[in-house]
Amino acid sequence: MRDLLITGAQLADGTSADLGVSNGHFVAPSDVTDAERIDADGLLALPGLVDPHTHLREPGREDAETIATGTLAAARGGYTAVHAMANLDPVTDTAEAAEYLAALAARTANAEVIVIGSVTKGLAGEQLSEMGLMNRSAAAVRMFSDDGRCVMDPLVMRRALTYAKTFDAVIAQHSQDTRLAGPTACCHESEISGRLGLAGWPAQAESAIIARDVELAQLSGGRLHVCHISTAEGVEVIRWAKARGVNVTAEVTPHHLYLGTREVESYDTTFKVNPPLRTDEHIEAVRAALADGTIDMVGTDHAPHAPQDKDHPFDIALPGMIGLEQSLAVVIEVMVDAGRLDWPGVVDRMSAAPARLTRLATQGRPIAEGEPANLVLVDPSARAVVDRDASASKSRNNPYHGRDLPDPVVATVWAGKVTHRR
Ligand SMILES: NC(=O)N[C@@H](CC(=O)O)C(=O)O
Ligand SMILES: [Zn+2]
Ligand SMILES: [Zn+2]
Repeated sequence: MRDLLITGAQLADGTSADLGVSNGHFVAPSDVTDAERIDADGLLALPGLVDPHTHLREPGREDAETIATGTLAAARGGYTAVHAMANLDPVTDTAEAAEYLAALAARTANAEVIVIGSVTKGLAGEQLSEMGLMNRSAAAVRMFSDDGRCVMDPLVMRRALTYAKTFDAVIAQHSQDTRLAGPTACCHESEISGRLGLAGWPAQAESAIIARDVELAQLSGGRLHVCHISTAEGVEVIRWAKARGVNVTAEVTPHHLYLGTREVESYDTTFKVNPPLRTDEHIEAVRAALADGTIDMVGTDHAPHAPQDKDHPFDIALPGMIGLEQSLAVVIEVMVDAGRLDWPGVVDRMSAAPARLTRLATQGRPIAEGEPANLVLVDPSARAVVDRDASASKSRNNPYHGRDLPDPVVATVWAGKVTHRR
């Protein structure tokens, strides 16, 4: 691995610096030898982004995504670490499965892969998975989630929070009360769902579960993370819980920050996702909450799907959309350019906060000599029209296709190695 010399970059705090990289760490520029040069004049250098919520589909659905392609999409999006969700085939519910995934990632990944274990065996919602063994395994699992499914049974959720607490792990919940909507619910319950003849999820299907879970977090003293929060009601519950000192964090996806229920009018199943895209009042609520820190971080919920799982009537197509490559673009568009978040704020919401979630030692760190060399070089003013066929992902369910958006990621460096450069 060659040394790097990155010249003229501006850091998030506004200061300028030349950065040397050697042996995976930042060093003084004078300490590099035979370095590959990157001219970063006019560019921002931010710590590598960390995604708390990625679906990599390997093992099980390598036709939709692999660890190699998903983490290449991550690198193109400025990410140096992703947390790999457990709804794989086989489900990551044993120490062996967690170690297998970690070993596979060590061979093929273009970013650090942090293994998430499931909360329950087979995501069935009944018996706890081998949480303790997964934690003690070589994969050192510190986050558990049945994401894709909500842990509906409150006693199971209470036990998971209580047990995880003993080894400082966090339970990440897909907050969606399936009993508050019919089995065919597939979009936000609203005037539009009525007009389109689609069964809807009310906002309260989300906020009711969040309310229950923050009470269980309080009761157990465990750590709760709320995945992909999408409603004004959900945000209000988080605000209330934090004011009471409950140990809770929340994430919002780029698509819930940017896209709305109106996209569904085309019946294009690219826009089918859980939780569903919402109306303007909800979009405004999640933007405001990300700005004021009520929502702690951005999580992409990158959910690749093959055409044969999307080319169906809206109510039976699989939910999910990809997001790793355009996540920073969306945050720049709706938060930074709108004056709602400054660059230190972006670093916190997209790197430091998600790294704290699972206590990562080498990610979400400042750009400084001696620190691990994880960074993204950003051109904040570049723009481009998104082309889904230019994606590193194996899947094409890109909801930003054809839109004019920021195109910020010039280069990504993970552990001293250039994983993307345009
Ligand atoms: N978000 C989605 O609509 N789908 C996700 C699962 C999930 O995050 O709930 C998937 O795995 O496809
Ligand atoms: Zn989910
Ligand atoms: Zn997900």
